[in-house]
Formats: sequence, structure tokens, C-alpha cells
Amino acid sequence: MFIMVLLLHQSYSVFNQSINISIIFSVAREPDLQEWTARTRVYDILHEPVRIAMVGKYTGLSDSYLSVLKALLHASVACRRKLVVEWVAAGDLEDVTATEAPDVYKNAWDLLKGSDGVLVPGGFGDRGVQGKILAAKYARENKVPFLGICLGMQIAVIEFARSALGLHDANSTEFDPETSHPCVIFMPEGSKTYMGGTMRLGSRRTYFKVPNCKSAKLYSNASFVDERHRHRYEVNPNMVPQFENAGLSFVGRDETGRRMEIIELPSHPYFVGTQFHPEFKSRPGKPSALFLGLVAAASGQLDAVLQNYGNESKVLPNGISNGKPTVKTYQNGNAIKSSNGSLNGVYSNGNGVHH
Ligand SMILES: NC(=O)CC[C@H](N)C(=O)O
Repeated sequence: MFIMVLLLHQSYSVFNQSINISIIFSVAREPDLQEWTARTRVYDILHEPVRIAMVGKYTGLSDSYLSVLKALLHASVACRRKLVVEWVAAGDLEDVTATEAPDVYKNAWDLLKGSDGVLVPGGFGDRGVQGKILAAKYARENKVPFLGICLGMQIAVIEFARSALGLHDANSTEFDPETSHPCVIFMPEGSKTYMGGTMRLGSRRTYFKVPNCKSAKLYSNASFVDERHRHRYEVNPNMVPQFENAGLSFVGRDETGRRMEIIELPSHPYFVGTQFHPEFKSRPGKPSALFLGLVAAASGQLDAVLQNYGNESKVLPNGISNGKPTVKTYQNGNAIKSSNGSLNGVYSNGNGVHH
């Protein structure tokens, strides 16, 4: 993509000259491609890998997770790491695979255990859910950086209910309508725009409830953020006090306080889940805050990143710096700039190495 922009510009110039269109449209300005060129250069020299296990249902179809992959890529370049995505089919982590296809099972677990961070993206339907729960458990217990998005956050909550609260049949009513411990429940949003629709869709506001949490710092200490949604189920608000007593923190909520938007485990190096989809607002040069957190944690740079956020224009060891946030809102990713002023994010059609 990145190279494409430069190539397109080149061919556009040739076309212009051949039909002398530039005389007619002499007002057209030469585009400033400095930033893009700088990004390509940064991207080309990345060599130290950061391995992220992507635990999902459609691992054979990387396009299903395109936005997530791009967001990981933006964050990896900001952290000066070469992104290696380890695709792990969630079902392969499940006990049933251990008996039916032991090699597949072993390979899936080897990939997960060889990764620096774990990402469970959004999804619908119950295939692979148990495998995703096992991946979240592995990350939580072994202090491996974890980001769960939408369904990924919901399965992290189910896992916590089962392991930390001892509620063995805890589940989402999406997967078990009869569960005696419904920790994720159907919470449709009445919508005047989408008549009859039950999906909570589009941009909604999340307020930070715990000012010093990692997520708030990553969002430059904003007091609220607007991110995009696409879901029907949510954490059961009536069970939140139980979860909080056991150490799971609900650091971001909607304006009513009833819809849980961001979870964190303060006792863990980086264990974050979001009901929204932060990947949709990630941009080259403006990586999504929570993806940046995941990749920074997975590459041993989270402390440096957190220390610098909210402080005035400090430069990180790897050359990343940030400007002092001027507003207390966060709309579209942190503008992370390298010390020489060029933007770090790279947008490319590939996403590092696929396994
Ligand atoms: N986008 C998603 O991950 C959706 C999660 C879940 N299936 C829900 O509807 O709430």
C-alpha cells in the first residue's frame, strides 16, 4: 500500500506530462510525500521481530482480520519491530484436538507459547470459543501481554469468572442461554436509525473511570475516547462488583456506567480487553493506543511508553517521542513522531511475516 502510493504518484506524473494536463490544471500542488517516503525507509530496515499470536476462527483468511493486522503493523513500526503474526486457529488449542489431531494441537500450543503477545479479535458464534478462553487463560496466568477485542474481551471475562471466581459454568448467553452464571449478556441498544436492528454499532463514547490505568495513559490521559462498536452482547453489569473484588478492573465505561468498555488486570504486565474495536481508527503514523500498548509490552517497551505519555515531549529509547496532549479527548490514535520529526507508522500491503 505504502509503496503503491509512491508508485501511483509516479505514474500520475508521467500521465500528466504525456497529455500536458498540468498546464490546464496548473493549480494542482505537488503532494508532500516526505512522510510516506520516511515511513518506507523505516519499514525497510526493521529486523528485530515481535511475535503476536492471533487466536481466531478464520485464521485461514487473513483478510477477515485486515483492520486488526494493519493496526498491529502500525504499532509494530512505532515500536521499531518487525511484525510476525502467528496464526493460531482457536479450535486447535482445544482438548478435542489433542485426541483427534495431536500434531495440530501441539503445533498450535507451540505457536502460542513462542509468542511475545496474544491477540484475540472479535467474532460471532461459538466455534473456537473454548480455544480462545484457553488462550486468554494462558496469557493471564503466564503474564504474557494480551489484548482482547469485543468477543476477545468477552471470553477474557468468561475465563476470569471460571478461574478466579470458580464459576465453572460461567458463560455468555450467546453461547449458553441456560448458563446459571451469565457473565456476558444480550444488551441491545434501541436505535432509531437502524429500525429493528439490535446491534450496537458505530462510534460511542467511553469514559475512563480509573485515571491511572494503563489504557488511560496510552490514550494520553484523555478523560474519554470515541471508538467504534459492532456487537450485541456485553459484560453483565450486575456481576461487575464480584469481578472487581477479585481484581478485574473495569476502567472504561459508557456514560451510564452500565456498559463495560475496557477491562484491565492491574496485577498483570498488560492484560487489556475492549468492547469496542480500536483497530478501526488506527492509521499509519497514528497507531491505535491499545495496539501500541500490546506491541510495546510484547517488545519490552511498555514502561518507557507509559512513562512518556502525559509528559511533555520526551523521547523514548527507540526514538519515539510524543507531544504533550493539548486536549483531553482522544479521537484518532496518538500522533507518535520519531525524534527527527518523521512519522513512524508504516502502512503496507503485507503485514510482516505470516506463518
Ligand atoms: N464483534 C464482535 O466481536 C461481537 C461479539 C459478540 N458476538 C457480540 O455480538 O457481542
